[in-house]
Amino acid sequence: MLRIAVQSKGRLYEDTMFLFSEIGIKLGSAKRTLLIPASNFPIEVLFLRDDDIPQSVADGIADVGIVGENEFVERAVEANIEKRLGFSKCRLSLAIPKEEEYTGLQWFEGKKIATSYSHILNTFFAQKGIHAHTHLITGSVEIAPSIGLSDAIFDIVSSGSTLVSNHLKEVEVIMKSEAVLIGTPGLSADKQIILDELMFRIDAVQTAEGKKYILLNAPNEQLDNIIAVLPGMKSPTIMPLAKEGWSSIHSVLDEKQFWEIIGKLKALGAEAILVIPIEKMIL
Ligand SMILES: Nc1ncnc2c1ncn2[C@@H]1O[C@H](COP(=O)(O)OP(=O)(O)OP(=O)(O)O)[C@@H](O)[C@H]1O
Ligand SMILES: O=P(O)(O)OC[C@H]1O[C@H](OP(=O)(O)OP(=O)(O)O)[C@H](O)[C@@H]1O
Ligand SMILES: [Mg+2]
Repeated sequence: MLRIAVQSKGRLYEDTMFLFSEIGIKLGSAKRTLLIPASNFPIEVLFLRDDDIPQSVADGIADVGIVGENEFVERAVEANIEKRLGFSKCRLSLAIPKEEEYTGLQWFEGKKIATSYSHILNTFFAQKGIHAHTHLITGSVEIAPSIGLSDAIFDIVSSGSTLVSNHLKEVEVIMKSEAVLIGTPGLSADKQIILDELMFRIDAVQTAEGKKYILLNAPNEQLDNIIAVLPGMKSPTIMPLAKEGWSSIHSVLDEKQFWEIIGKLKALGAEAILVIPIEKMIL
Protein backbone atom coordinates (compact mmCIF):
# COMPACT_ATOMS: atom_id res chain seq x y z
CA MET A 1 0.00 0.00 0.00
CA LEU A 2 1.34 3.41 -1.01
CA ARG A 3 0.41 6.30 1.30
CA ILE A 4 -0.25 9.61 -0.42
CA ALA A 5 -0.58 12.91 1.47
CA VAL A 6 -3.19 15.27 0.06
CA GLN A 7 -4.57 18.64 1.22
CA SER A 8 -7.61 18.08 3.46
CA LYS A 9 -9.56 21.06 2.12
CA GLY A 10 -8.95 23.98 -0.18
CA ARG A 11 -7.92 24.50 -3.75
CA LEU A 12 -5.48 21.60 -4.03
CA TYR A 13 -8.00 19.25 -2.42
CA GLU A 14 -10.51 19.98 -5.19
CA ASP A 15 -7.97 19.63 -8.01
CA THR A 16 -6.46 16.44 -6.53
CA MET A 17 -9.86 14.76 -6.13
CA PHE A 18 -10.59 15.60 -9.76
CA LEU A 19 -7.27 14.00 -10.79
CA PHE A 20 -8.07 10.86 -8.76
CA SER A 21 -11.44 10.52 -10.49
CA GLU A 22 -9.80 10.93 -13.91
CA ILE A 23 -7.27 8.19 -13.17
CA GLY A 24 -9.97 5.88 -11.86
CA ILE A 25 -9.11 5.92 -8.15
CA LYS A 26 -12.17 5.60 -5.92
CA LEU A 27 -12.13 6.77 -2.31
CA GLY A 28 -14.67 5.78 0.32
CA SER A 29 -16.71 8.79 1.42
CA ALA A 30 -15.86 8.57 5.13
CA LYS A 31 -16.43 12.20 6.22
CA ARG A 32 -13.84 13.52 8.70
CA THR A 33 -11.70 10.41 8.37
CA LEU A 34 -8.12 11.52 7.81
CA LEU A 35 -6.76 8.27 6.37
CA ILE A 36 -8.85 6.63 3.67
CA PRO A 37 -7.86 3.60 1.56
CA ALA A 38 -8.88 3.59 -2.11
CA SER A 39 -11.37 0.81 -2.85
CA ASN A 40 -9.84 -0.17 -6.20
CA PHE A 41 -6.12 0.72 -6.06
CA PRO A 42 -3.40 -0.09 -3.48
CA ILE A 43 -3.10 3.43 -2.06
CA GLU A 44 -4.36 5.13 1.08
CA VAL A 45 -4.92 8.88 1.22
CA LEU A 46 -3.69 10.87 4.22
CA PHE A 47 -5.44 14.25 4.50
CA LEU A 48 -3.25 17.06 5.88
CA ARG A 49 -2.88 20.85 5.83
CA ASP A 50 -0.84 21.60 2.73
CA ASP A 51 1.93 23.20 4.86
CA ASP A 52 2.57 19.83 6.52
CA ILE A 53 2.74 17.74 3.35
CA PRO A 54 6.42 18.32 2.38
CA GLN A 55 7.72 17.39 5.84
CA SER A 56 5.50 14.31 6.13
CA VAL A 57 6.87 13.05 2.80
CA ALA A 58 10.47 13.86 3.71
CA ASP A 59 10.04 11.94 6.99
CA GLY A 60 8.44 8.97 5.23
CA ILE A 61 5.15 9.37 7.17
CA ALA A 62 3.66 9.52 3.69
CA ASP A 63 5.41 7.90 0.70
CA VAL A 64 4.28 10.53 -1.76
CA GLY A 65 2.30 13.75 -1.62
CA ILE A 66 0.56 16.30 -3.82
CA VAL A 67 1.43 19.88 -2.95
CA GLY A 68 2.02 23.28 -4.52
CA GLU A 69 5.61 23.70 -5.68
CA ASN A 70 5.60 27.02 -3.76
CA GLU A 71 4.93 25.17 -0.51
CA PHE A 72 7.49 22.47 -1.33
CA VAL A 73 10.27 24.96 -2.10
CA GLU A 74 9.40 27.02 0.99
CA ARG A 75 9.76 24.03 3.31
CA ALA A 76 13.18 23.13 1.81
CA VAL A 77 12.97 19.45 2.84
CA GLU A 78 14.54 16.31 1.35
CA ALA A 79 12.03 14.89 -1.11
CA ASN A 80 11.98 14.42 -4.88
CA ILE A 81 9.65 15.95 -7.42
CA GLU A 82 8.36 12.84 -9.21
CA LYS A 83 5.97 14.62 -11.54
CA ARG A 84 4.69 18.09 -12.37
CA LEU A 85 0.91 17.95 -12.40
CA GLY A 86 -0.02 21.08 -14.38
CA PHE A 87 -2.90 22.21 -12.14
CA SER A 88 -3.21 24.81 -9.33
CA LYS A 89 -0.97 27.09 -11.38
CA CYS A 90 -0.05 30.36 -9.73
CA ARG A 91 2.96 32.61 -9.10
CA LEU A 92 4.64 34.10 -6.05
CA SER A 93 4.99 37.83 -6.51
CA LEU A 94 6.00 40.99 -4.74
CA ALA A 95 3.26 43.62 -4.67
CA ILE A 96 3.21 47.19 -3.38
CA PRO A 97 0.46 49.80 -2.78
CA LYS A 98 -0.77 50.93 -6.19
CA GLU A 99 -0.07 54.65 -5.63
CA GLU A 100 3.65 53.95 -4.94
CA GLU A 101 6.13 54.66 -7.72
CA TYR A 102 8.12 51.47 -8.30
CA THR A 103 11.81 52.10 -8.89
CA GLY A 104 13.04 48.51 -9.25
CA LEU A 105 14.19 46.04 -6.60
CA GLN A 106 15.92 48.85 -4.67
CA TRP A 107 12.43 49.99 -3.68
CA PHE A 108 12.40 47.11 -1.16
CA GLU A 109 15.61 48.16 0.63
CA GLY A 110 14.81 48.59 4.34
CA LYS A 111 11.10 47.86 3.78
CA LYS A 112 8.84 45.53 5.73
CA ILE A 113 7.17 42.78 3.69
CA ALA A 114 4.33 40.55 4.87
CA THR A 115 4.41 36.97 3.57
CA SER A 116 3.79 33.30 4.31
CA TYR A 117 6.86 32.45 2.19
CA SER A 118 9.74 33.97 4.11
CA HIS A 119 12.34 31.36 3.12
CA ILE A 120 11.78 31.88 -0.63
CA LEU A 121 11.72 35.66 -0.20
CA ASN A 122 14.80 35.86 2.03
CA THR A 123 16.74 33.63 -0.37
CA PHE A 124 15.75 35.85 -3.29
CA PHE A 125 16.69 39.10 -1.51
CA ALA A 126 20.00 37.60 -0.32
CA GLN A 127 20.87 36.76 -3.96
CA LYS A 128 20.01 40.29 -5.05
CA GLY A 129 21.76 42.00 -2.11
CA ILE A 130 18.57 43.66 -0.84
CA HIS A 131 18.09 44.10 2.91
CA ALA A 132 14.42 43.91 3.81
CA HIS A 133 12.44 42.68 6.82
CA THR A 134 9.99 39.85 6.35
CA HIS A 135 6.94 39.70 8.56
CA LEU A 136 5.54 36.17 8.64
CA ILE A 137 1.74 35.85 8.53
CA THR A 138 -0.13 32.73 7.49
CA GLY A 139 -3.19 34.21 5.78
CA SER A 140 -4.96 37.38 4.58
CA VAL A 141 -1.55 38.67 3.50
CA GLU A 142 -2.99 41.18 1.02
CA ILE A 143 -4.58 43.22 3.80
CA ALA A 144 -1.24 43.83 5.61
CA PRO A 145 -0.17 47.14 3.95
CA SER A 146 -3.55 48.84 4.40
CA ILE A 147 -3.66 48.07 8.14
CA GLY A 148 -0.10 49.30 8.67
CA LEU A 149 1.45 45.88 9.19
CA SER A 150 3.87 46.12 6.26
CA ASP A 151 4.99 48.25 3.30
CA ALA A 152 4.54 45.49 0.73
CA ILE A 153 3.55 41.84 0.38
CA PHE A 154 4.93 38.66 -1.17
CA ASP A 155 2.14 36.17 -1.90
CA ILE A 156 0.32 33.92 -4.33
CA VAL A 157 -1.16 35.60 -7.41
CA SER A 158 -3.31 33.99 -10.05
CA SER A 159 -5.83 36.27 -11.77
CA GLY A 160 -4.57 39.28 -9.79
CA SER A 161 -8.05 40.21 -8.59
CA THR A 162 -7.19 39.87 -4.87
CA LEU A 163 -4.38 42.40 -5.40
CA VAL A 164 -6.67 44.82 -7.22
CA SER A 165 -9.35 44.66 -4.55
CA ASN A 166 -6.69 45.43 -1.91
CA HIS A 167 -5.25 48.40 -3.89
CA LEU A 168 -1.96 46.64 -4.60
CA LYS A 169 0.06 46.21 -7.79
CA GLU A 170 2.28 43.28 -8.74
CA VAL A 171 5.83 44.49 -9.40
CA GLU A 172 8.03 41.35 -9.45
CA VAL A 173 7.28 37.67 -10.16
CA ILE A 174 9.75 35.60 -8.11
CA MET A 175 8.54 32.09 -8.79
CA LYS A 176 6.00 30.20 -10.94
CA SER A 177 4.26 27.28 -9.30
CA GLU A 178 2.01 24.34 -10.07
CA ALA A 179 0.97 21.24 -8.13
CA VAL A 180 3.71 18.61 -7.96
CA LEU A 181 3.80 14.96 -6.94
CA ILE A 182 6.65 14.60 -4.44
CA GLY A 183 8.17 11.34 -3.23
CA THR A 184 10.14 10.27 -0.19
CA PRO A 185 13.79 9.38 -0.88
CA GLY A 186 14.47 5.63 -0.95
CA LEU A 187 11.01 4.25 -1.67
CA SER A 188 10.85 0.43 -1.42
CA ALA A 189 10.70 -1.57 -4.67
CA ASP A 190 7.12 -2.71 -3.94
CA LYS A 191 5.93 0.83 -3.41
CA GLN A 192 7.85 2.05 -6.48
CA ILE A 193 5.77 -0.36 -8.61
CA ILE A 194 2.55 1.20 -7.29
CA LEU A 195 3.96 4.71 -7.84
CA ASP A 196 4.92 3.80 -11.43
CA GLU A 197 1.35 2.62 -12.12
CA LEU A 198 0.00 5.85 -10.61
CA MET A 199 2.31 7.94 -12.81
CA PHE A 200 1.43 5.87 -15.89
CA ARG A 201 -2.23 6.76 -15.37
CA ILE A 202 -1.44 10.45 -14.79
CA ASP A 203 0.60 10.42 -18.03
CA ALA A 204 -2.39 9.07 -19.95
CA VAL A 205 -4.55 11.95 -18.70
CA GLN A 206 -1.83 14.57 -19.35
CA THR A 207 -1.12 13.29 -22.87
CA ALA A 208 -4.79 13.59 -23.79
CA GLU A 209 -4.98 17.21 -22.59
CA GLY A 210 -5.48 19.64 -25.43
CA LYS A 211 -6.05 16.79 -27.94
CA LYS A 212 -9.21 16.16 -29.98
CA TYR A 213 -10.35 13.17 -31.98
CA ILE A 214 -11.54 14.21 -35.42
CA LEU A 215 -13.72 12.29 -37.92
CA LEU A 216 -14.59 13.55 -41.37
CA ASN A 217 -15.85 12.44 -44.75
CA ALA A 218 -13.81 13.20 -47.87
CA PRO A 219 -13.89 12.48 -51.59
CA ASN A 220 -11.26 9.84 -52.46
CA GLU A 221 -9.48 12.07 -54.98
CA GLN A 222 -8.64 14.49 -52.12
CA LEU A 223 -7.36 11.80 -49.68
CA ASP A 224 -3.65 12.48 -50.25
CA ASN A 225 -4.09 16.24 -49.80
CA ILE A 226 -6.16 15.78 -46.66
CA ILE A 227 -3.69 13.32 -45.12
CA ALA A 228 -0.94 15.87 -45.75
CA VAL A 229 -2.64 18.46 -43.50
CA LEU A 230 -3.57 16.02 -40.70
CA PRO A 231 -0.76 15.45 -38.17
CA GLY A 232 -2.24 12.32 -36.48
CA MET A 233 -0.34 10.12 -34.06
CA LYS A 234 1.13 7.78 -36.67
CA SER A 235 -1.09 8.23 -39.68
CA PRO A 236 -4.84 8.74 -39.99
CA THR A 237 -7.28 5.81 -40.17
CA ILE A 238 -9.13 5.66 -43.50
CA MET A 239 -12.32 3.64 -44.04
CA PRO A 240 -14.48 3.44 -47.17
CA LEU A 241 -17.99 4.92 -46.92
CA ALA A 242 -21.04 3.13 -48.38
CA LYS A 243 -21.26 6.11 -50.76
CA GLU A 244 -19.08 5.32 -53.81
CA GLY A 245 -15.86 7.39 -54.09
CA TRP A 246 -15.91 8.67 -50.48
CA SER A 247 -13.98 7.75 -47.33
CA SER A 248 -14.17 8.43 -43.61
CA ILE A 249 -10.93 9.71 -42.04
CA HIS A 250 -10.14 9.56 -38.30
CA SER A 251 -7.24 11.32 -36.63
CA VAL A 252 -6.02 13.19 -33.52
CA LEU A 253 -5.51 16.95 -33.52
CA ASP A 254 -3.87 19.36 -31.15
CA GLU A 255 -6.34 21.98 -29.94
CA LYS A 256 -3.86 24.77 -30.76
CA GLN A 257 -3.75 23.91 -34.49
CA PHE A 258 -7.42 23.06 -34.59
CA TRP A 259 -9.06 26.02 -36.39
CA GLU A 260 -6.25 26.38 -38.89
CA ILE A 261 -6.48 22.72 -39.90
CA ILE A 262 -10.30 22.67 -40.02
CA GLY A 263 -10.15 25.60 -42.47
CA LYS A 264 -7.78 23.69 -44.76
CA LEU A 265 -9.89 20.51 -44.56
CA LYS A 266 -13.04 22.35 -45.57
CA ALA A 267 -11.23 23.94 -48.48
CA LEU A 268 -10.21 20.44 -49.63
CA GLY A 269 -13.85 19.25 -49.68
CA ALA A 270 -14.10 17.56 -46.27
CA GLU A 271 -17.67 17.18 -44.99
CA ALA A 272 -19.48 16.08 -41.82
CA ILE A 273 -16.51 16.96 -39.60
CA LEU A 274 -16.96 15.66 -36.04
CA VAL A 275 -14.67 16.70 -33.19
CA ILE A 276 -14.70 14.58 -30.03
CA PRO A 277 -12.88 15.14 -26.72
CA ILE A 278 -10.26 12.54 -25.73
CA GLU A 279 -10.28 11.42 -22.10
CA LYS A 280 -7.09 9.33 -21.93
CA MET A 281 -4.27 8.62 -24.36
CA ILE A 282 -1.75 5.79 -24.00
CA LEU A 283 1.08 5.99 -26.49
N1 LIG B 1 -5.60 31.58 -6.68
C1 LIG B 1 -4.92 30.47 -6.91
N2 LIG B 1 -4.85 29.96 -8.16
C2 LIG B 1 -4.16 28.81 -8.40
N3 LIG B 1 -3.52 28.12 -7.45
C3 LIG B 1 -3.56 28.57 -6.20
C4 LIG B 1 -4.26 29.77 -5.86
N4 LIG B 1 -4.17 29.97 -4.55
C5 LIG B 1 -3.43 28.95 -4.08
N5 LIG B 1 -3.04 28.10 -5.06
C6 LIG B 1 -2.22 26.88 -4.92
O1 LIG B 1 -2.94 25.99 -4.08
C7 LIG B 1 -2.21 25.76 -2.88
C8 LIG B 1 -3.17 25.64 -1.74
O2 LIG B 1 -3.90 26.83 -1.60
P1 LIG B 1 -4.97 27.03 -0.45
O3 LIG B 1 -5.41 28.45 -0.50
O4 LIG B 1 -6.01 25.98 -0.56
O5 LIG B 1 -4.03 26.71 0.79
P2 LIG B 1 -4.06 27.03 2.31
O6 LIG B 1 -4.98 28.19 2.57
O7 LIG B 1 -2.63 27.16 2.69
O8 LIG B 1 -4.71 25.69 2.89
P3 LIG B 1 -4.37 24.77 4.17
O9 LIG B 1 -5.54 24.95 5.06
O10 LIG B 1 -4.28 23.37 3.63
O11 LIG B 1 -3.06 25.25 4.75
C9 LIG B 1 -1.22 26.92 -2.78
O12 LIG B 1 -0.07 26.57 -2.03
C10 LIG B 1 -0.89 27.15 -4.24
O13 LIG B 1 0.06 26.22 -4.70
O1 LIG C 1 -4.85 36.42 -7.96
P1 LIG C 1 -6.10 35.76 -7.48
O2 LIG C 1 -6.81 35.00 -8.55
O3 LIG C 1 -7.01 36.72 -6.77
O4 LIG C 1 -5.67 34.63 -6.43
C1 LIG C 1 -4.79 34.89 -5.37
C2 LIG C 1 -5.41 34.53 -4.06
O5 LIG C 1 -5.79 33.15 -4.07
C3 LIG C 1 -5.37 32.55 -2.86
O6 LIG C 1 -6.28 32.69 -1.87
P2 LIG C 1 -7.65 31.84 -1.87
O7 LIG C 1 -8.63 32.42 -2.82
O8 LIG C 1 -7.34 30.39 -2.06
O9 LIG C 1 -8.19 32.08 -0.42
P3 LIG C 1 -7.46 31.81 0.98
O10 LIG C 1 -7.05 33.18 1.43
O11 LIG C 1 -8.54 31.20 1.80
O12 LIG C 1 -6.29 30.88 0.78
C4 LIG C 1 -4.09 33.31 -2.50
O13 LIG C 1 -3.80 33.22 -1.12
C5 LIG C 1 -4.39 34.72 -2.95
O14 LIG C 1 -4.94 35.47 -1.92
MG1 LIG D 1 -1.57 26.24 4.04
